[in-house]
Formats: sequence, structure tokens, C-alpha cells
Amino acid sequence: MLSQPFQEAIPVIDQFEQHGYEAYFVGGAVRDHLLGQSIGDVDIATNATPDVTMSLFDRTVPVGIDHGTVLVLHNGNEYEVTTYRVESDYRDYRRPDHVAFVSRLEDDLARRDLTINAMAMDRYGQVIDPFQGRNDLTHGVIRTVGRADDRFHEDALRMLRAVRFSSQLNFAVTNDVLTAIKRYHTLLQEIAVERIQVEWFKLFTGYGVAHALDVLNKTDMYQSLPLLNQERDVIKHLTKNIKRPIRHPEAVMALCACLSNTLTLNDWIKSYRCSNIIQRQAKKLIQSVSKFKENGLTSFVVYTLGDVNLEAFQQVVQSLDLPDVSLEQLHEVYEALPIQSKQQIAVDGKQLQSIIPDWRKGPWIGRYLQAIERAILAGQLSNDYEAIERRVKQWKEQEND
Ligand SMILES: Nc1ccn([C@@H]2O[C@H](COP(=O)(O)OP(=O)(O)OP(=O)(O)O)[C@@H](O)[C@H]2O)c(=O)n1
Repeated sequence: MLSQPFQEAIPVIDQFEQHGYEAYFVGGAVRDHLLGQSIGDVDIATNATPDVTMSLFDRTVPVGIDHGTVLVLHNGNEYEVTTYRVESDYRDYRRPDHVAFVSRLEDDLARRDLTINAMAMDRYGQVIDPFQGRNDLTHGVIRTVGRADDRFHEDALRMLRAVRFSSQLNFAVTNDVLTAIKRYHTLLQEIAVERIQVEWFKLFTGYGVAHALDVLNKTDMYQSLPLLNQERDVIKHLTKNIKRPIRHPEAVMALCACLSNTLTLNDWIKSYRCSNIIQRQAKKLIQSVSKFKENGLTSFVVYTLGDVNLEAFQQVVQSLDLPDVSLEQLHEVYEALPIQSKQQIAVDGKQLQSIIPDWRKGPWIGRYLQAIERAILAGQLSNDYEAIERRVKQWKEQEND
């Protein structure tokens, strides 16, 4: 029995078949289905050309028409439907959009990166597997479809993909792949950083992360990744210390910055083209790590991090040579905080002003709120209006003296 995402896509396959075309589920969804994992996007391959696909469905978006990809919207779901294709000339790897449509499913599967990603499945769940991807799934092997050299010249990103799948699936990489990576990793320097970033962060999320980092090291592939060529100690340290998956990109960036002697967080964020959100959270992580180094696990460290960054913080601390803290410990400290955010302070700026009416509105309000916040967190002031009012009046007296 196919899982729900496939079931929901069957009418799309039917529509092709009823008009005399072939259509199959392909790629990651088939792989993950065979692994018994929950599946992400359902992708479809067909021998219908993009214009035919667009004529067969009411709602379509030509998202990558040069690559033969049309987005089909059906019953609230989106499906990437791609016409069977091959890269027409693998030496032209700098132009991945250089494709030719073909009529046979097997030719389409043959141009894909890894055997485990080169399977198709029909609407009944029958698997088409010309490159023994299923066997590699069973034995835990990352192998290219055909020669690794050819596949990696078509798209150099595939070298990094091979390593990231070995991490995510905890699979071994074939010698053929390792040898090709050693020989051709410099081709990665031609790849858009945005594409590298996606694979780089996914590489840290798998249970095989330690092994994957070891591969980056042994094959020298890290030398072709942004900044790592300048900071060899970073990759060496990551390889030695990371034993468990890191699911937060900001934790990865914070770690790299903490381990760098010469490069700042900003350098890493810029080179890997990270979003502002990642930058903000990584900054928070770094500040908290440095406070943690100074004073241990204080309320203030946990408060500054906030609920959402606790796991990322734990992962960073665990991967540096610092005293271990567990996630449970962090949550305990967080739950016991007298306040968990500024909004919970029992007075606001307006009330502060009414406590000291003879001072005009100004920067003192922010300064006082911060002092109140710190005193509450340090356990030196209780978070209720009267107590704060008394303390504020004392501070004012002291300032007047
Ligand atoms: N450089 C690439 C990228 C993708 N593919 C093929 O396109 C499919 C879809 O790629 P993508 O969506 O990037 O990855 P998934 O395999 O679906 O895996 P995930 O969603 O976990 O990233 C892959 O399975 C693979 O068959 C490829 O051959 N070469």
C-alpha cells in the first residue's frame, strides 16, 4: 500500500496515462519510501514534453521549462513534473541547463547522480531499478550511476551530495566515489555557493556526520569549500569533535566561527550566504558560549538564548571542548527562570516614567529596564510591581546623590 503523498498524486499519473503518456514517481521520494522513512516532495518524470504537461492540467507553473520542469498543482498539492531528460554533453558541466529531452525512462534514470536516487515507481508501487539502487539501499552504499568521474563532471555538486547522503543515511561511500572526489573536488569551486550551502548544512544533520566529515578530510574535499581551505584547523576539529547530528545551521556557523583563529562569524555568514535569521541566532549562540565559558550555566545565559535556541546551544557546547550540558538541564534552568522574556517584566517603560515623574522621557528608561531585567534574573529582585517600584526609587536616590 502506497503512503498518502503517493496516493494523492495518483490522479496526476492517471491523467498522463489516460492521454497515452508514461508517468512515474522518481527521485528522493522513491528512495525514502523504500527506506520506510517519511517522504518529502513527490516528484514525477514523464515522456510528455513540458507543453503537453501544461495542456493536460488546469493549474501549472513553468518553474524550470529549460530543464523540462513544470509544477502541477492538484488538490492543494504541488508536484514537480519533469520530462525525461539527459545532460546533452557532460563536458559542459558549467551549464547544467544544457539538457536534451529523451523518450525512455531508463535514459532519464541513467543521468541521475546516485543509484539510490535513480529508481522510479509506478502508480501500483512497482519499482523500476535498472542500477540496483535497492541493493545499495539494503547494503548501505553510496554509489554513482555508472562512472563517478562522469557523474561528477556533469554536476560537481554531486560530490558533496554523495557525502551528505552518506551522513543522512549513515551509508558507506564506494572507493570509486572517494577516488573521483580526490581527483575532482576542485570543480566544486565553480558551483554556486547557494547550492553548496544547502548540502553543507544537510551534511551535519545525519547520524553519519562523523564519517562524512572524515571523508571531507581524507579526500581533501574541504579545500574546495568556502573558507575551509583557509582554516584547516576548523575542519580537523569538526571531524574530531562532532559525533552527533547538528540540525541547526546557526549552530554549524557558530561552531565554525568559534573554532576559527582569524575568521569572524561575519566572514562565515557571508561566504555561505546565510539568511539574517541564521546570522542573528548564530550571534546569540556565540555570545552565550562566551558567557558560558566565563561563568558556567547561569540563568542569564539561558534567558539570552531563549527557548528556541537551547538545542542549538547544547550542540555547539558539545562540539567544543567545554563541560557538557544536557538539553534537559537547559530546559530545567529555562523553566525555572523568573522571567523568560522582557515582556514578562512587571513594569513597562510607561510605568517606569510614572514611578519617576520628574525625570523626562529619555535613554534612562532603557537603561533602567535592563538593570531591572538583570536584577530579576540574578535573583536579586522579585518580579512584582511594588518591589520594582521601591528598587527604582532607591536607584534614583543613589543617582541624585
Ligand atoms: N545534482 C543532482 C541533483 C539531483 N539529482 C536527481 O534529482 C532528484 C531530486 O533531487 P533533490 O530534490 O535535490 O534531492 P532528493 O534526492 O529528492 O533528496 P532530498 O529531498 O533529501 O534533498 C535526485 O533524487 C536525483 O535523482 C541529480 O541527479 N543530480
